[in-house]
Amino acid sequence: MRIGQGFDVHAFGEGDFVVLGGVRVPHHRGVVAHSDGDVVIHALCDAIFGALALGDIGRHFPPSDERWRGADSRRFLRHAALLMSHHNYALGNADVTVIGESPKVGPHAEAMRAILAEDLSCDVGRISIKATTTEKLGFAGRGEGIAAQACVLLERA
Ligand SMILES: Nc1ccn([C@@H]2O[C@H](COP(=O)(O)O)[C@@H](O)[C@H]2O)c(=O)n1
Ligand SMILES: C[C@@]1(CO)OP(=O)(O)OP(=O)(O)OC[C@H]1O
Repeated sequence: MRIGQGFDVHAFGEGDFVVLGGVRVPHHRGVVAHSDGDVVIHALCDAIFGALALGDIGRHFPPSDERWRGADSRRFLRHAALLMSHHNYALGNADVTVIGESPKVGPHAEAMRAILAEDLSCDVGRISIKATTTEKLGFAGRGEGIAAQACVLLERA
């Protein structure tokens, strides 16, 4: 078994939606990012790369590479899933927490779980999505951005 954890932050900027776990969620602000800025998937990718000791998302998808400008982060997750299977591991479970005052994640959590399970080729029961505010404290509390942290357990395939 292998364990991994990941964390990602994006600042809010221009726009009227954010992408979280592959779901386009309406919001009064967008995010500043090279890709689509999906903090859920970026944290999850880093957790998987970490469990495999394969570096981080920036090593696999450098922010200096124009190919990833505006990219759908699901591409990154499917790549992480491929590496997992190449190393003879399968996802045991993943637990993700979104940290921010808004948008509210609860109404979109099931759609996110379904997308993540599809890209990771696993049962949806292995994917958990949670959310918390920071009680108005810090950058997330001031509504300056959004964060996510993820933990994964990988099992031998
Ligand atoms: N972006 C968020 C933040 C929170 N939630 C849900 O609200 C509950 C209460 O949050 P507290 O920070 O006040 O504990 C939390 O447990 C989530 O169910 C959310 O959906 N989206
Ligand atoms: C995802 C990548 C892709 O170029 O860029 P960003 O969308 O800015 O996201 P970040 O979480 O900063 O991770 C770095 C990059 O790998």
